[in-house]
Amino acid sequence: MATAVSSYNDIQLETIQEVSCSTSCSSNSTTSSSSNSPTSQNKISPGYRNKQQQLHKKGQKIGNYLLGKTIGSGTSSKVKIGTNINTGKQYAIKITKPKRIKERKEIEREISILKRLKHDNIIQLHDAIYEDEAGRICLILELVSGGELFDYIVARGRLSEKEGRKFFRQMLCGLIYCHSNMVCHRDLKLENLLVDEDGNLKISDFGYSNIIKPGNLLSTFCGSPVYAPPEILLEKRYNGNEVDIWSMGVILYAMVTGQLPWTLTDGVQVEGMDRLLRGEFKYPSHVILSDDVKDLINRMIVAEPVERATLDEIKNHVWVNKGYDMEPDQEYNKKVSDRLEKEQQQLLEKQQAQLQQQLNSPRSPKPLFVETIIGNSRPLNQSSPNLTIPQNKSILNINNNNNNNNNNSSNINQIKPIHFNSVACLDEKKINSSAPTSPHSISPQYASPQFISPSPSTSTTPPLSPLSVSGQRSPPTFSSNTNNNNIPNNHNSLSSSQNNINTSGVKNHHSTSLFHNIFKKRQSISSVSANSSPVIVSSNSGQNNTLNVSSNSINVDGASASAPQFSSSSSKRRFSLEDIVKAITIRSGKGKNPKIRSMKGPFNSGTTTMLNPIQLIEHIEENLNSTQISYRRNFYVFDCKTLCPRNETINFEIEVCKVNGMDMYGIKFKRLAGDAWSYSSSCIKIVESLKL
Ligand SMILES: Nc1ncnc2c1ncn2[C@@H]1O[C@H](COP(=O)(O)OP(=O)(O)OP(=O)(O)O)[C@@H](O)[C@H]1O
Repeated sequence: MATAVSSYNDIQLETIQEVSCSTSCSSNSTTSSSSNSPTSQNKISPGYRNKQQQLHKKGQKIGNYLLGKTIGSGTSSKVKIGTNINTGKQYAIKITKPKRIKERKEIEREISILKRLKHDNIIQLHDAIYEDEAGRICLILELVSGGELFDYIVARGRLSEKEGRKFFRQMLCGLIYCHSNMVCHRDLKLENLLVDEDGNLKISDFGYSNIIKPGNLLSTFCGSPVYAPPEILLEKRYNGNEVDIWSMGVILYAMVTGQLPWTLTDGVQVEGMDRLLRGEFKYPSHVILSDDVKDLINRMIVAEPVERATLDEIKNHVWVNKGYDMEPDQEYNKKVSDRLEKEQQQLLEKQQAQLQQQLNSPRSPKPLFVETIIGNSRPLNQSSPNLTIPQNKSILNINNNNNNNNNNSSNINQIKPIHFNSVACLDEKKINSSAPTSPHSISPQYASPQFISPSPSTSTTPPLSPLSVSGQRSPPTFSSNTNNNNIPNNHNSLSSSQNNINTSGVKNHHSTSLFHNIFKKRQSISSVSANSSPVIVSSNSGQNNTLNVSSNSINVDGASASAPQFSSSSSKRRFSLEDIVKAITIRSGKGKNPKIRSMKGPFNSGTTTMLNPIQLIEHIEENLNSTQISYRRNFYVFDCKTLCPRNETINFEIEVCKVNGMDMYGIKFKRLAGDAWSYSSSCIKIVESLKL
């Protein structure tokens, strides 16, 4: 059984035994404390249960998650949006079907490693599921809505140094945290850096990550050749940290130039491999870069691993800190500690208000130890420099059900102390401080509000399956000093309203800036019906036009105003399956014309237009019809497929959306599957032919 990690700095290796799920766990193997509740399960009607089983069989449901559209795929997995049927909250569900024990072990290692990482710049694992019948293993991950950093760069051609610095600092923070927790990633590349809707970077895909044991070198070939250092390509034994530094150098190069330091032929072979092995590369002449950024890249892309810059050197580098007051990890620590302090303050204020209410109520018993919480040494709204609730301080909880008994001695029995670990409370907003609980019931911090048991006697915490994550994590320990390794981030996941699956624009990795000369705006295009139904169009290439478009495809967040809004805070409400299916249907654009998505982000002159959406859709259709690209349109989203030179299928979306804050429309691209750089070339061609 997977054992809980005692603290986020605990680097002991956990062992996860092979699990053979029994039938009972396979049909409902989700073990998240936030997603399962025996009590609520018991209330499910037979009809509801049948429907769930049917969905299960059809593969549209895994555990307690209703599967939606595919948002990405890798060599070994498919990633879909999953809606928790109890909470309505959405996640990214990475589904893998390991065929060999080795693959299974790799996934288990990914789960094990992700479990111990908790950082704003690292994808958060919420839970894991074994699906016995289908042999699938699913990772329930926080949903990152902005797409890959790759899409972002493709859309802009390249990033300015300032913007690149922001992302680089965030990547660096995540990596400093990983390495200090003895985890090396080994597959850092633009496709594995996701961007959330606030433009923050998250390192994802820990499928090749491993634990660094001092003195032990690694030997497995990992990652993509064009991001891999010579020692990996030469199959030498290597130190995982140094591998990550090389990959960061390649990523920084790609961010600021819009291309890779070495060209890939056929998407896999590196052209000029000998130069790569020597660490030799050139900067494109058309891109003007500062000496500082070049110096940093030159310090990271160094053939000899021991001569490569260390993380310390990188975080102190002048380019990294230009325009910032603090080094990246210091800034991160400060941000987290400010956030925790703010949350603590809010919690205290809430408790104070509740107590005040109790005191003012004539029917309530007088709390005995109010001072324990309120104290008399300082006002509540003034937090101490350290976290203000001393560890293990008893905080009283007043039992509202008491009668008018003001007798202190008799009330003592009715007053239940909650032993707060200050951080445990601060780290999780969801704690219901008014709910009576036992000193042991610290686990609610990892439960959704509705599953925090109202009292110890009615606790219905479900048993955890072997791979359960969320129910088992020990409360993080936190010290307010600046050691980032001790500082966990907030446990927040994206709320359901934050599901903008960002698509993006286009750009060629080899090209000079391809967008800058595309200014001509098309003026008049005949309009088409706004209510066009989804269409499948065959390309004139004659290639197979049967597209496997996910039934729940398209607008995740483009719901009309009338679409049901899921909210994890609606703790009392249990969503019916029908509610969820309806919401997804509306969001997917089926049955009702959805609202066009308004997006900020990577637009430029080549991907925006004064055409109205209907004209733009028609214009895109006209253009796609004259290419080798097969597509299927569902309202504003084109699900496209084409073959790259290696005959590999590339699957991507083009979405018509409104440019946030402007009276303009634009197109966004998102890669769904296939080689990233071939996808990039296809996008370039589309943008060139659209001439927006
Ligand atoms: N949490 C997430 N939120 C949103 N999208 C995600 C998330 N995780 C993965 N994706 C999307 O799915 C794609 C594939 O995921 P991932 O890289 O983890 O799969 P993989 O099979 O390990 O890939 P690889 O081919 O690199 O081994 C990502 O590139 C990304 O676009």
